[in-house]
Amino acid sequence: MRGSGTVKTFDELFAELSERARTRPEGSATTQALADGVHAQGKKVLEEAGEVWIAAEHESDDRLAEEVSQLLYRVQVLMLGRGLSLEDVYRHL
Ligand SMILES: N=c1c2ncn([C@@H]3O[C@H](COP(=O)(O)OP(=O)(O)OP(=O)(O)O)[C@@H](O)[C@H]3O)c2ncn1[C@@H]1O[C@H](COP(=O)(O)O)[C@@H](O)[C@H]1O
Repeated sequence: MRGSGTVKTFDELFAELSERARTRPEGSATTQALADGVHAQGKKVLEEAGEVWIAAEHESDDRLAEEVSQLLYRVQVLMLGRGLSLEDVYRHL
């Protein structure tokens, strides 16, 4: 989540991003990230994972939580980029 105090769950974010994938609205970060393709999406996952690691070792709980939220976002974009559903993933948990 970016900032603003409203709480959103993992599943709610995925539903929102799925809608972005379906409608591809202009000006949406997700529309752009999906257009960038799986290679770029994978690089973002790795980049955010690195930021999570650094935050975990050196930064505040709040900064860590923010980086984790960005990682979750990037993982969801990658899932949508490859056409995976939540169920595809959850059945392995
Ligand atoms: N949760 C996110 C989210 N997290 C990260 N990002 C994107 O990722 C960018 C930051 O990633 P960068 O790789 O630029 O990160 P960075 O360079 O390390 O920058 P910072 O970490 O300093 O921000 C943000 O500017 C957004 O474009 C997100 N973009 C969208 N969402 C949510 O996704 C939903 C749909 O958003 P739209 O597609 O924009 O409508 C909304 O609920 C949004 O809140």
